[in-house]
Amino acid sequence: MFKTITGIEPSKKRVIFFYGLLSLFITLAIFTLGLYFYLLSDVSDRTYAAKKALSDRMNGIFTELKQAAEDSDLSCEKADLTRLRRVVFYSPTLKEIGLFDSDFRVYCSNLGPTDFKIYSSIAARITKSKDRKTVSLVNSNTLGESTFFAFYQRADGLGVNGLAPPKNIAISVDQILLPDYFYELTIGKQVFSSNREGIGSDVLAKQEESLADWSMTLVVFLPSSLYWHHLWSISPFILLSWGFLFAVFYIGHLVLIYYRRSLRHCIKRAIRNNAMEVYFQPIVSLSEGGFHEMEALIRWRSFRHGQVSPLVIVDMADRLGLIDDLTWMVIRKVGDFYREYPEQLRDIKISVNVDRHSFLKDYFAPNLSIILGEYPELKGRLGLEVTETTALNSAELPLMVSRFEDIKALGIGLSVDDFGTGYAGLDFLRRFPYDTLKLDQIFIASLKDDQFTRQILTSVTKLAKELNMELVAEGVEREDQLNAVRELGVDRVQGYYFCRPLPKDQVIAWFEENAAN
Ligand SMILES: Nc1nc2c(ncn2[C@@H]2O[C@@H]3COP(=O)(O)O[C@H]4[C@@H](O)[C@H](n5cnc6c(=O)[nH]c(N)nc65)O[C@@H]4COP(=O)(O)O[C@H]3[C@H]2O)c(=O)[nH]1
Repeated sequence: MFKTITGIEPSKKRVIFFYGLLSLFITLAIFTLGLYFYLLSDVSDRTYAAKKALSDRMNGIFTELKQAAEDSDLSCEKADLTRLRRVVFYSPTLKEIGLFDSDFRVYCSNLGPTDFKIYSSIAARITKSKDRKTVSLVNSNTLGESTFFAFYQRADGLGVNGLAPPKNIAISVDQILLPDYFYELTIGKQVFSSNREGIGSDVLAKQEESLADWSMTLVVFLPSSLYWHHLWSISPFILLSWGFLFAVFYIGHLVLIYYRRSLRHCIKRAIRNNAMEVYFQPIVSLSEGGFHEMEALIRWRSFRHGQVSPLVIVDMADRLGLIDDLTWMVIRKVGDFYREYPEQLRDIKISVNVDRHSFLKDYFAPNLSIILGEYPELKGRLGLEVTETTALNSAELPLMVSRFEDIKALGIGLSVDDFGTGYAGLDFLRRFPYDTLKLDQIFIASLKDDQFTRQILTSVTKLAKELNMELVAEGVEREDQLNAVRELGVDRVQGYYFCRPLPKDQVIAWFEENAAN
């Protein structure tokens, strides 16, 4: 099967090209978008982590300042200097610390007594702030370069300021964001720490976080060079995934084709699409020398599987849960046949095969009645041949009798098919006599030569007469079999000897030809 599928070169090339392109497109879409969203989420997470680290560092600084303020007074004695020096010595961040009074005059630092005024703008910010805390970026008196300052003032006016190189503050941000992302950290409008000059490519996205308590803003940039760098580094995975996805698509394609071409799927589709045919085999009456009955038999030639045996169709339909759909299809086709040849089929009864278990279903008789409504031509002419593939249990037996009564009430004849080889029990015949008994062809084949078979069929013939049932001998192929059947007293005969099952137009032609003879 695979050989035939893959053997068609041009379509195989097209399929490979199509799935190759599709899998490439999907792989690229997944990886490029996936990487983009991954980096977006990463930059967002790391910006948030950097903000948190920065916030922790600022809280640490203010805890130190607060402690120093608690321990200080307005003097700048040796003990005071020692205390301030100790704070600086143990501080992870601060390089210098000073004390100021309620006039914002710095009177003491860890370097010794001093005297200068804090900028009035900073003093105003301290006063206005919620906890009398603020930060600033100004030139240091001692260092002379842009320096980070933190200020804290007690309620009684004594304040502490700490000084640190901006790098010391930004180190926690560096640890989290570098070397992948570029960032800019500002206090108010002043840039405090930045490496954005080094981006050197387009910015794919940026993330902003603000630390309102400290008037700080952290902006993190995702450079497109980082994106391309990552994309390049995962290119082996992209290639592998492309190959894998292509294999999945291609194998899936083969499996799908295999399934679509499988008998099971074709039968399902044919039943659903009403795409099967029905052949008809006449049943001849020996005494009258004519024919008034036919059996409808399913026929189906699959494009891929050739002629499929009716037994295989029925078995598969049963397993697919479509056996009733098959029955409705055949009955409707019989109805169409009557409609097409109303004259020729005026006196002809046609029987359709139905598995006995279908009768047990609640909906069977009501559905049948609906179809009879659709096809009034079937009334009084449709017969059902009950194929007895399984035995009935004691609970099913009375139910079946009542179902049969419902069917008979619709004017439908019932015959038991393959009598002698199926499960048609004598008990059931006693409770519910069928209209017709069809003797299985296996008996007819050995009737002439086998004494035992003859004895059985003689008894069955007697039983049928006593129960007022018609008898049909199936599978009569030769004249000697016909004579043996006639000797037995069976009047109606079906078999290749007279006619094989034929399509509708041919069976009509056969009728016309044989009626003329
Ligand atoms: N060797 C030989 N065979 C003869 C002769 N005369 C008739 N036959 C074959 O014997 C079978 C008679 O049908 P069946 O016993 O109901 O047996 C049927 C019936 O049980 C089932 N079947 C056929 N069509 C349907 C259907 O529409 N629905 C259901 N449920 N079963 C069906 O498939 C079985 C086989 O059907 P077919 O292959 O059409 O086989 C038919 C028919 O072609 C003969 O002289 N010699």
